[in-house]
Amino acid sequence: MSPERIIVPLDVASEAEAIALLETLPEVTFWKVGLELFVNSGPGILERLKNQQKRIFLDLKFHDIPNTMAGACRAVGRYGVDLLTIHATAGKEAIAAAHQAIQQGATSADVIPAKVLAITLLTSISARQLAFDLKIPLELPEYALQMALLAQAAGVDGAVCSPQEVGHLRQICGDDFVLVCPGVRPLWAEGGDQKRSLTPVKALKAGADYLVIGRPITAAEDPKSAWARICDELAAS
Ligand SMILES: O=C(O)c1cc(=O)[nH]c(=O)n1[C@@H]1O[C@H](COP(=O)(O)O)[C@@H](O)[C@H]1O
Repeated sequence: MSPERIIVPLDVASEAEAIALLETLPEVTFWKVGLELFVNSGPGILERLKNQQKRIFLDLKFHDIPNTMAGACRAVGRYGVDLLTIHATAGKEAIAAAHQAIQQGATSADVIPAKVLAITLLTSISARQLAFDLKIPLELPEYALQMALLAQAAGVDGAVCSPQEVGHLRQICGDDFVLVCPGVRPLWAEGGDQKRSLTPVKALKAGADYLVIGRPITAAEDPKSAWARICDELAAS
């Protein structure tokens, strides 16, 4: 299994720290820019990644009314990134508006449109929290599936789900729907705030196209050997 299917998040507070991570891990080809880095340092990091021929997952998790989603997505469309996240719970109209606006932004800047991925249910939410805090009466796997189907019906390219749901989503949503799994943990790594984890090998075997693996690599004492260890586990599977 190819290490190009692992996306590493630049979950740091400054561009300088992000650059240090890029220099530590030149083997990584797909990086995620999320809220922490983007809010702290703006879109400059995207140009730097593109100049290094890296692929970019811009994880801004938009969640708003259709008109606002469209405005923000038109701007993201111009960045020329590979993937963008929005929340499925924004609803069908907002999801469709986001998808359409990405195409418009990309066309105006003459770049390839980002694939839009809908968050089904954050991987930090447990079945208990879904029922008791969020008051959702569906079983968790069914809820994640319904959010993925809503996103698919609204026309987006894929979804973000936990590795525990990815097999079911793959079966129902088909092979062309891009499925990205965060909340992935090698057996030797700490779980942290992730509630619905599987190992990298199990997540890919279950049907994920891409895995997002952060702290097991970036917070390791030696990030380079943590990355190599994961790649070795994938190669041996
Ligand atoms: O969209 C995401 O990437 C995402 C969705 C989700 O449901 N859960 C989730 O953990 N993420 C992101 O995936 C990364 C996981 O990082 P680690 O828990 O350190 O591996 C973080 O950057 C999260 O923001």
